[in-house]
Amino acid sequence: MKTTLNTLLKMKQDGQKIAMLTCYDASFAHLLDEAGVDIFLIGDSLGNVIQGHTSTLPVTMDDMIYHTAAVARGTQKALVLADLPFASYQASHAQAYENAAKLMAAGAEMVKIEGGAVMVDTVDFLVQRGIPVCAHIGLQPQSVHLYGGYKVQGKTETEADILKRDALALQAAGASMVLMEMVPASVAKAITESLTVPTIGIGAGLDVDGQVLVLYDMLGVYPGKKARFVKNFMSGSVHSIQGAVEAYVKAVKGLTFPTQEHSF
Ligand SMILES: Nc1nc(=O)c2c([nH]1)NC[C@@H]1CN(c3ccc(C(=O)N[C@@H](CCC(=O)O)C(=O)O)cc3)CN21
Ligand SMILES: CC(C)C(=O)C(=O)O
Ligand SMILES: [Mg+2]
Repeated sequence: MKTTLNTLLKMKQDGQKIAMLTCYDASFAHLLDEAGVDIFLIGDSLGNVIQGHTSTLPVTMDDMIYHTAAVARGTQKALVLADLPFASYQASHAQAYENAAKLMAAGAEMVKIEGGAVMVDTVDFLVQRGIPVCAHIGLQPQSVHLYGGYKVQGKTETEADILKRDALALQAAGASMVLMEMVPASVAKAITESLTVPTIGIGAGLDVDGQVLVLYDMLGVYPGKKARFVKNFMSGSVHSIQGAVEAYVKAVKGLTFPTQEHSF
């Protein structure tokens, strides 16, 4: 059966964890669907893992449309979520709408935008016009040059309070999901408990409603530096990609991933 927003909401209410992975093409979409992955993220991390850039900033709308269309063609069950890339939504509400609409026309069922309080009005604008939005808070890789590196966010009490307030405001504006990247597990837990919409974590501990990893990280094929939150599932007794993805889904659903060594 096709995964919808209602499926995800029910999973949160039932305490069933959501397994999400990035996906960039039709063949992997088919494989991940068979393995039971609930959400496919066409992430702008494709800038790193597909294109070989050192950040996500060079990724264009045309790149995102191309990969979103490919994934959508290979998907039967999972919900298809696509990142709006750098500089495709920050300039104005009209810019955000036009580019979100292009991803939806390519086959996305929800779009993801990076930003906290500053994106509340944009979320409202898109949702009012029928486009489901996932808000990405905590570490926002499109802002790497502002942070001066990929660092844990929300470590001080003041920063944690801002994160909590932002999450509530984004939900109030209509966000269907909140993704938290590299935030202390205790902060992600508090936010997850305060929201009715599902939360997805990457480097955000175990007490969120779902997990996401970059596909090429969890398969161990990405040659770059591995973040603390990455686990290679293509190891031990697993000798196939299908097996590794099934092990990931099982670990997320069974609460055996992430552990403390993957959390902050
Ligand atoms: N392959 C890949 N995996 C990702 O998770 C990912 C991308 N690419 N591209 C876009 C962003 C960039 N991300 C990153 C990149 C590096 C770190 C990293 O090096 N983290 C270190 C430093 C922690 C610190 O200084 O506090 C770590 O040990 O986790 C984290 C997230 C997450 N996203
Ligand atoms: C790491 C996830 C959350 C992402 O935004 C991406 O893959 O681009
Ligand atoms: Mg991204």
